[in-house]
Amino acid sequence: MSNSPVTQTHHVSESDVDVLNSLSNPSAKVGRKANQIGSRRPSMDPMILALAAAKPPTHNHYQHDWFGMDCTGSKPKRLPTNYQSQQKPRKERLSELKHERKNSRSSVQSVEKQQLPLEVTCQVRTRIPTPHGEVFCHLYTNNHDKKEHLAFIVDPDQLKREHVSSNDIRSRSLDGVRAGESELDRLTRGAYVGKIKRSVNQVNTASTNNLNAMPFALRQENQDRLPPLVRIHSECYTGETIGSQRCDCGEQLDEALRQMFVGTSKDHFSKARGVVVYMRQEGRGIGLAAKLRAYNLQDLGHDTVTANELLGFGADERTYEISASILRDLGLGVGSSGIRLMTNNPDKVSALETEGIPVYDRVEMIPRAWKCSHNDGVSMADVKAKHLFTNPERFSTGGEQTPNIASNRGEEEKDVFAKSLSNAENDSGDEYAQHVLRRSGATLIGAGAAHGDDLERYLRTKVERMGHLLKIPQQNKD
Ligand SMILES: Nc1nc2c(ncn2[C@@H]2O[C@H](COP(=O)(O)OP(=O)(O)OP(=O)(O)O)[C@@H](O)[C@H]2O)c(=O)[nH]1
Repeated sequence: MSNSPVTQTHHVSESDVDVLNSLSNPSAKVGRKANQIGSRRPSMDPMILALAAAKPPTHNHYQHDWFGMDCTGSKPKRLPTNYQSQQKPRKERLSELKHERKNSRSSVQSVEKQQLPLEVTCQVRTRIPTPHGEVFCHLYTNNHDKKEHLAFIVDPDQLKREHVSSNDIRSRSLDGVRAGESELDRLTRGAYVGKIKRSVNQVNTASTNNLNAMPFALRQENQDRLPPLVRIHSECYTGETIGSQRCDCGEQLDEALRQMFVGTSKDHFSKARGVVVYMRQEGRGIGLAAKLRAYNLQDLGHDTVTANELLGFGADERTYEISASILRDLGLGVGSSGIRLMTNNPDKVSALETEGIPVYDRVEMIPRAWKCSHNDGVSMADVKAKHLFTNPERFSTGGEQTPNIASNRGEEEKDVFAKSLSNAENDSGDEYAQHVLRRSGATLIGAGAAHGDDLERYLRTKVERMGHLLKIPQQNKD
């Protein structure tokens, strides 16, 4: 092409046209005039040639060595095409990405932490009847993430008392009196003792003149109860809305509440209390969209850990500072008798201990489907507890707060309990297990067991790759 300076490029010389024509239309005659440019339908587009000649970086990541010719001999020889990826191997890129994300997250977190010490505040509390009994739902805000985390408190004794006992699980930040608020404000945000009755006067809402953090008269009581059961539960939209059987989340939430009401030991009534801290950490902290992508990778044959890693995340991205602060706000931190943590996940235990929550004991969460396939089946204590649980009159604490799920269950199910009981002490509870816990497809609150191939794979991966402290039943091993 012409070597004319840029300012003169409007001038097209005949030789330019000849070169262009010979590239774009080899059959065109050489020697046309400058204004007789030939057909512009080339067998080889000069733009592509120009692109190729430009060498990398081109529009994709391969280096196209179009002009690899060996001209040393008499006849020029084309060199073997040399495709060389300019990209690092996928594994390296993902690990760099992961590293970058971690750094940026921890730097954001450390800046936040430096500026603002974590503070959680219970904004509102209300009573929610569930199939297992009445719980107090607490909504928390905090100054580290923009999420509303929840705490469900099972403490039936509180519902019938008009004073606060030192054993009660109550939120300090909720009970504290806020400047300028009225009695009605306190009532509507749930800062009352006992249970709201139709007549507002019957409810104790502390005096607004008293600005102490815990304005209610506190009665010291015997501390001879076991520490409360606590479950740190992570949000799982799919498990908790439609009963997804890719995971055991719906079932675990239900089982945690069930055990908190029923207790696990024989004299369970006085021990029925606990807290489910419901953390908005969908997908083990990677969010819903990424979890759904991970499910597609799982359908391609990857397990739950590898699927997360292929997306550039760790197997588990959760942290537990906020959960620990919520527990402290509920009086379960240092100085308390501690908690009995319901989990199979050793990371949860150590994370809470690092945060200063005394973990008195770990209570394992055996998947219901596995419970049924254990040789020892469901214990008789469980069957009895469930039976008592469905028979309100057997509750020594009286009627009002008694869970009454009998009305939600069919007659058939009640017969199963009756039969299980009539088979007396040597009954392993198999019937209960078969009829109630193995009811397929039901994972929502008050329902039965979840089982299926996807769930089985998920559970096994948690044990085999995430170090969960569970025993895979013999018959479920390959
Ligand atoms: N990334 C990812 N998250 C999942 C998957 N299946 C379930 N989850 C999420 O895992 C979280 C539930 O974990 P947890 O119930 O706290 O269970 P855990 O930490 O595994 O241990 P446990 O306390 O023993 O139950 C929820 O946020 C679910 O959305 C999955 O396949 N991939």
